[in-house]
Amino acid sequence: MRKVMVELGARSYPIVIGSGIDNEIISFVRTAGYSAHGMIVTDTNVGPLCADRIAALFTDAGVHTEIVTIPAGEPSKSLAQANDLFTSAIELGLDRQSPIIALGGGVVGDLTGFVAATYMRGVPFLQMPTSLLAQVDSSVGGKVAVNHPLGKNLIGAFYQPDAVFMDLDLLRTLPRREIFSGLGEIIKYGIIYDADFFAWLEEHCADVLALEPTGATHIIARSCEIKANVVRQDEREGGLRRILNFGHTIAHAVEKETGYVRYRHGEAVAIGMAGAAAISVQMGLLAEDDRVRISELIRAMELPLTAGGVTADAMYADLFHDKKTVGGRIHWVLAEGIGRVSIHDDVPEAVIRKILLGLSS
Ligand SMILES: O=C(O)C(=O)C[C@@H](O)[C@H](O)[C@H](O)COP(=O)(O)O
Ligand SMILES: [Zn+2]
Repeated sequence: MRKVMVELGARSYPIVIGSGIDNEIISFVRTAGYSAHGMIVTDTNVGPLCADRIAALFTDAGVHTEIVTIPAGEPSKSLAQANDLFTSAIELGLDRQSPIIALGGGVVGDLTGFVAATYMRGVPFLQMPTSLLAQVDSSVGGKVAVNHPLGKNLIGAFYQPDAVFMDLDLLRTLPRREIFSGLGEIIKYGIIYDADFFAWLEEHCADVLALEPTGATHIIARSCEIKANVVRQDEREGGLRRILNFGHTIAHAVEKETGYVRYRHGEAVAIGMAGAAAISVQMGLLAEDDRVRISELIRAMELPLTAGGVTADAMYADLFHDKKTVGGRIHWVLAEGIGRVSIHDDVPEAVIRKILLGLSS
């Protein structure tokens, strides 16, 4: 078992990573001071696999939880779905000390966190991520949100969980695509922060794809350490935290243009990173050899490099709804090498359009 702390003063919290972590969960809940009633939010893929077992752990710890199951998939990350969960919370009589638990992938975590942040102006929130993407990224750092028809994650808050529990046994039970789209975010950590980690991924690609246990624990723990380190320094994305958005300016446009269903988030991030790397070369920041290394690793991890079903023009218009666009200027996170990025608001329109054209197929 590995434990990584997200250090945020009084709001610091543990990320517990491992197989067989039931006792950790029970002892945390027992001493957390929660009310006797809570709510587990899960989806139609994950719920049948493990929700009853997790609910039994909470019962052992003295908290009776109702399981609320939402349809699996990105369309559930909506205000309408959040409203249904508010109704469930009210009908269940949840109070200000009632924990709301997200059991699932990134969609369940972001949506449930948004509900926990706003129901009664904020109630205790626990993350139990079951997909690789949620484990290495969305369950850590407190970004919670729902989508708006005009853009991804546009309605949300910063709201940290009390703890994050990652049961690695659950990973193996999920469909392959659900598990592996998270590799896009893992490659991102290598590019933005840790050249050694990137090189390790290049060398151990086969082990990673086989979900070999030691390798899986390493990539999850290292990704969480990097994210925790960034979030500790800049919780609300005033500056440094923007580096975690590498590849996302284009990724969010790809997701929107394909109705949030064609590509998993991590797949869209892979496409977005290929685009951001190409822009970085055009801007004279990144060596072509390093761009090739990035593309090769994305390809080796069986992730896409181009987007079907989108046009460059539509994507270009979407870029202006990105949260890093300020006063009409897009702030790009660009690579200066493997392990180093910086922010630029001076990328010419012609460069952007050329790269978007190359990405759309
Ligand atoms: O935690 C962050 O900060 C990130 O940017 C991580 C991203 O991988 C994640 O997809 C995040 O939800 C995107 O945030 P957004 O602010 O661009 O919606
Ligand atoms: Zn992401």
